[in-house]
Amino acid sequence: MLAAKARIAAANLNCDCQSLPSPKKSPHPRMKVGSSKMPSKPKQPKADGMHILFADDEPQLQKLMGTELPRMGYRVTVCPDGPTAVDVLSKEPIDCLLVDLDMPGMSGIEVIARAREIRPEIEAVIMTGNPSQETAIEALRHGTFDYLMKPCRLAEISALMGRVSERREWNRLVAALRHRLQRAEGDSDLIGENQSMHAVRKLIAKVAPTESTVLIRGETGCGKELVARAIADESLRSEQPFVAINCGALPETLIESELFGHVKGAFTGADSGRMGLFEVASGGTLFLDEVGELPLAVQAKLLRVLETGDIRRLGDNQSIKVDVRVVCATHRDLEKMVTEGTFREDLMFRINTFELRLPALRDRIDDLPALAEHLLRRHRADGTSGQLFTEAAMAELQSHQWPGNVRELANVIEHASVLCDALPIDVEHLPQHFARRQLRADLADTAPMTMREIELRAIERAMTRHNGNKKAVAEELGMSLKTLYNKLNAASEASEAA
Ligand SMILES: Nc1ncnc2c1ncn2[C@@H]1O[C@H](COP(=O)(O)OP(=O)(O)OP(=O)(O)O)[C@@H](O)[C@H]1O
Repeated sequence: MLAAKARIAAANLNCDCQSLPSPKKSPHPRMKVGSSKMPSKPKQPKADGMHILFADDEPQLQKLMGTELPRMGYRVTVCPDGPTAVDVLSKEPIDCLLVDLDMPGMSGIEVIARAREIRPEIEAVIMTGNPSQETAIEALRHGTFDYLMKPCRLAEISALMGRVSERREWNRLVAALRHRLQRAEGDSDLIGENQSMHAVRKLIAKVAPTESTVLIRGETGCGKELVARAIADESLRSEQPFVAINCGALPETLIESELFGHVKGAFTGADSGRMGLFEVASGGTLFLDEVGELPLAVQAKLLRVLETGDIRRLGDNQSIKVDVRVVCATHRDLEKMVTEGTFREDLMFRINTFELRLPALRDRIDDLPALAEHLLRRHRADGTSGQLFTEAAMAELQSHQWPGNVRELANVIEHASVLCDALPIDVEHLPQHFARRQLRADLADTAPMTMREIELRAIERAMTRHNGNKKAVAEELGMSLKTLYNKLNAASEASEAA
């Protein structure tokens, strides 16, 4: 494969240097060898301003490239040998190396190897007048972008540098998308010191390095996808794609093509062929969330893929081999579904080679403070130190039943974070049903209370929430500061008299 790529590159670039158009008279002085100083009036560099280090021991080529690369819109530093190039690399942020293979003192491949230690993301192109298959393979083994045979034309160098520039743009785009994805998904830390979470972590560590299919069970929002990601991250496939699909979110007609892909014309509207997620996840992990929602026909196909490792795109009669580890999740009672005939028994046995049960949040409520703080930090730059929640707010959160589990908590925290200008988060920042719940709890107190007692309790709560700030308390309770003082005085007189 590498050799083939080298051969293609060699065939494409075997042309005559003598046919180079003689460089037009430069409108600016030539660049100094070994210097990155731009000519006095250079052409405006491209938007991405790629900085190329050109290293070759031929003085004529140094002069030529020192002039022509800036004309193509790049910044250039020209070096006469490998050691100078390495020195420049350690001082300047070079984006691309264009190096001769055979230079005295240090070969181009050695320069590339050193460059990778300094800037792993650097792109490199090797040039040589003495091509051999071995050197081509060696160059590609060092991750060079391409291989140029001397003599070659400027147009070819220009096209090649254009491709390098394009690749850099793709790399930046991928990095930006990764960043956005990470922000959307949140970090993959699995928070929780409750015993049940320790047990979950232990099981993850055991099963992750195997190739077993895993079935994660648990209520909605309790972290099944997070656990699936942890399994992928700790597996031998961690560098390969992790692809997740919610099987319940797509109509029956689409789910099959989403999973297995389709060929052009497979159904009305299939104007072109498309890869399915099994192919997209090739080499990596495919997470089938809500696997219990799969229609029976797709369940049969999934079973076939799991048993043979072959998929067939919709409308195709050719099979494609895929190497994908499947992790499934469900909040449904699959055994019951089997007895009801809505889930295949053979598929259930196939996907639960290893089963992992996640506890509901209410069953590990001692983890709530750590989870709440972790989720708050997703939204707050200022949320890293000091008190993040008042005691009253935390008590409210811990007494809730959390039917939507950690996802529900995440939503409550986001709501509170938006309403709260300065930390800590208090009860007033929680969604209204928390405040209503508190009122209901007050009214449900066993001992009967007078209106005055209820009022006094509301004042006490507000005083705690606002750390004794009477102005804020009066504002919250909708009374004047004077009325608040009167009520507080009356209360203290009453308690003294008692
Ligand atoms: N143990 C945990 N530590 C940190 N964050 C968690 C934890 N569990 C869940 N979360 C967060 O809660 C949210 C919901 O988690 P996730 O999507 O993994 O749940 P799920 O069980 O797959 O949900 P569903 O049943 O709806 O598919 C995510 O934002 C996730 O990051």
